[in-house]
Amino acid sequence: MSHPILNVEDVSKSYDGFKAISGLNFYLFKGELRTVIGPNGAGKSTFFDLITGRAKPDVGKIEFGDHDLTQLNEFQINRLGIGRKFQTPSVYSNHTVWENLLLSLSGTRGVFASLFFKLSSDQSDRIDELLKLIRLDDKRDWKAGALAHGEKQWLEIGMLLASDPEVLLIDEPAAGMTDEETHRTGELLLSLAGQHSLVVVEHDMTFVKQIAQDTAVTVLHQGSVLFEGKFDEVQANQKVREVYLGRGKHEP
Ligand SMILES: Nc1ncnc2c1ncn2[C@@H]1O[C@H](COP(=O)(O)OP(=O)(O)OP(=O)(O)O)[C@@H](O)[C@H]1O
Repeated sequence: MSHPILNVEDVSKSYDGFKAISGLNFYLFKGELRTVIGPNGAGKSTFFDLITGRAKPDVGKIEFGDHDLTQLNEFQINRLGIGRKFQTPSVYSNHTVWENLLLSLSGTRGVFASLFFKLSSDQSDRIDELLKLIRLDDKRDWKAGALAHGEKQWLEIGMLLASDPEVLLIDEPAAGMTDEETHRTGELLLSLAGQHSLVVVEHDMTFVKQIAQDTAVTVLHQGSVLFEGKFDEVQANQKVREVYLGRGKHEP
């Protein structure tokens, strides 16, 4: 395989003496869809915080291509092509689905200016393409606030894609979704792999099984990688089973 596009090496991060991330090594390859699982408090959110510049490591390397991400701020890292989607959808509720995508496409122009500037045919085509991809074409004129929870999540993924990031970091996309919405979300993420590189943090093991068909799953525990492998190997691994033991429905 070629060089990883994202290199995280020997990274540690403590909060008040508590090691949230501890000697973490993680490599993401171009076009890969990587799933990250781990029990509560394993360090999954902190891991995303460190990549996106929301938090800085105490030690270790985080590189994206030739860029040393530890020296850049959140805005600069986002501009380089690393987009993050938080667990809770944040869309402009009073604007339509179409307008939400337009606002994301036009970046920093500002809400008011974005809605009144003249759209190029390329931009209009891109919005149409995104609407189809997230399957909200028939709801383009709906106010985003009127969408179902799952649809809001898809809209936000569409908004993230509008800036065409190379890497997408997606936090628990299936949380709070119906089974059908969850499955459709899996299909959407699978369709993005290849063109984008994705890291998906998730708790729902049915969903993990769906998206990690042939790809690697990383298990985080106490801030470092406990195990990495195919879904079946993760499920069969004794160390992983011990960590999840007694954790009920999230058990792998
Ligand atoms: N900003 C912070 N200040 C203090 N402690 C923090 C901070 N961020 C994370 N932590 C601590 O670091 C540990 C790892 O937290 P993190 O949120 O990264 O885990 P997680 O795997 O995302 O958990 P969950 O699945 O519950 O979201 C936790 O013990 C948490 O309390």
